[in-house]
Amino acid sequence: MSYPQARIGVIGGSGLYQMADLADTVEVQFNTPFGPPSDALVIGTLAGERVAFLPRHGRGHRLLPAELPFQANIYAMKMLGVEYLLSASAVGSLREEYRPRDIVFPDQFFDRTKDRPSTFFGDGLVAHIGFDQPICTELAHLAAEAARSVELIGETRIHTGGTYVCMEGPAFSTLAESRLYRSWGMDIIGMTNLQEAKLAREAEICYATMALVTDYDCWHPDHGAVTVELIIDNLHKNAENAQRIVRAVVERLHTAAPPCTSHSALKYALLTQPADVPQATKQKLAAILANYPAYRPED
Ligand SMILES: CSC[C@H]1O[C@H](OP(=O)(O)O)[C@H](O)[C@@H]1O
Ligand SMILES: Nc1ncnc2[nH]cnc12
Repeated sequence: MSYPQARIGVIGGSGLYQMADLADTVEVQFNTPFGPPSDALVIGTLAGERVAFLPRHGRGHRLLPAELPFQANIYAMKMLGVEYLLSASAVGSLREEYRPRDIVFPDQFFDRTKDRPSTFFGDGLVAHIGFDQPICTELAHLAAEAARSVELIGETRIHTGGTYVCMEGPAFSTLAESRLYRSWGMDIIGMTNLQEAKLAREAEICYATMALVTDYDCWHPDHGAVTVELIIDNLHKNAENAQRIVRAVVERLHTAAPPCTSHSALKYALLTQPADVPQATKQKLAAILANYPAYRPED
């Protein structure tokens, strides 16, 4: 079966369930070897590029962070030929100077999730990708430059760098946890991006996060506890900025997509000898292993 192709993917988080700017759209309902993605993917044209959009929690926000089908979401992007993937996500700020409605392009993650699926491998094929730089530097840089180049509404400031703590949720942090993350030097907090980044790396997709600050979590003495109402209110105020930035990112990728080492992340990562890998595993991972002829399933 053949699918429409898109070189750029966007995963929208809380409050970002569609991309109004996409033209000539088609919807594809996938069933990947890892099950169905969060929702149908919408593929359309933006700034001359085909772009695939997926609402992470599904339209209507139906899925908890721990219920997200991370593997299926990334596998579907791979099936569409996506090479560059931008996540737009709501985050809490753990730093005074990252104010609600600012936008951060983080460069590190810290994992506080519990036992979520975060690899495509196993079932007879062992692989270990490098993940010391979990966010693709070139894409994050391009996206931050794009964000700085557009006219933004309000007093939104753009920040580069920082560590995104990925917590389990769905409850927000306790005050003790929030204070501890700050004492560890963490910068922003969310519940979704770490598994996506890991799986994107395994799928050799270049990945970066545009983190939309919606609140000060619960540590800030001058701000109350975080609520969904506050988050969605700030996200709605920033949704137009997010769309403008996505367009500018796509324009830049259309003109000059940066080379990225993620595109060859499996080159030295596959450990199991091809002859020892079960045929069923090769079949299951066919979209991810297409560049490695020895691991292709036999006809
Ligand atoms: C709606 S508040 C908490 C929720 O928002 C963030 O989601 P996303 O990363 O998809 O924008 C956070 O990670 C939580 O899932
Ligand atoms: N304070 C917070 N903690 C976790 N996830 C969030 N998403 C938005 N704000 C958040």
